[in-house]
Amino acid sequence: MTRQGRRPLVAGNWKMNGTRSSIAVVESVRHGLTPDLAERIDLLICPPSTLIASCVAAAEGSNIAIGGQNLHAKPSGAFTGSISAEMLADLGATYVIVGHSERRAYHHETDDGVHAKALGARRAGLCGIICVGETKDEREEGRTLDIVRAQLAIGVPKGATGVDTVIAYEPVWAIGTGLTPTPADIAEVHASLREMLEQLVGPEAGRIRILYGGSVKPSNARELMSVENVDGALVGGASLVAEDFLGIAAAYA
Ligand SMILES: O=C(CO)COP(=O)(O)O
Repeated sequence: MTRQGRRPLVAGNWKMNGTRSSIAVVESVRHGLTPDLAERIDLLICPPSTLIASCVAAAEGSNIAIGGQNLHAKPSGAFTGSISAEMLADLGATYVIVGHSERRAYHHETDDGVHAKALGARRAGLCGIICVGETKDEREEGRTLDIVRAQLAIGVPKGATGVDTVIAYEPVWAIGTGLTPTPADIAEVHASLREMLEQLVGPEAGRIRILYGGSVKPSNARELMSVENVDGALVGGASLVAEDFLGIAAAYA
């Protein structure tokens, strides 16, 4: 199911969940991953930053990558409580989520801020997962495509490549609610995002993966992952349970 050479990516976002005992989830995913699946897809787990180093150790030698959930755009400085891309990379992280809707909503992140963070990720050699998505009101007003295209146009840095950039379409109203858009709705948004990416970065757009996120579960993963232009999943709640996360990855088995 590799699409035009794009390797599927199944990514877990643990959000503000997990203590040291949660390392067992990484170990279980590692042990449960069949060699066949490991060969065909990329797996990523983004734990809270307190657990990045131990998750990196638990995943060492496997094809499970570890990423951050957020970063400060600057490499260092007087920014109490913040973490830079360089710090994440120093711990062994290789990805970082940028502009998740929870950060946009609760930490007032703007599209310009997302752009600056995506540049920060690239500077440190991390792959930035740039999140876009409409709210329930925006969807009901028929503004979905305008919203996500604007978020993409501002957020994605010039010269973005398939190596340093992943896009995640996460409708805000689908996150943690058990609701998902129809496959046709997802296909429409992903096609529009890919077309926008082509305008922004030219032919390289074909190498940039676009994930779907929002209430992805083992029970709906196969249907969602088979939608045109969906190159994987960004999973919240279900990524906290190894069996469920593996069940989602199994959509590619
Ligand atoms: O926000 C998400 C991943 O970043 C999606 O969360 P859920 O899978 O819990 O809906």
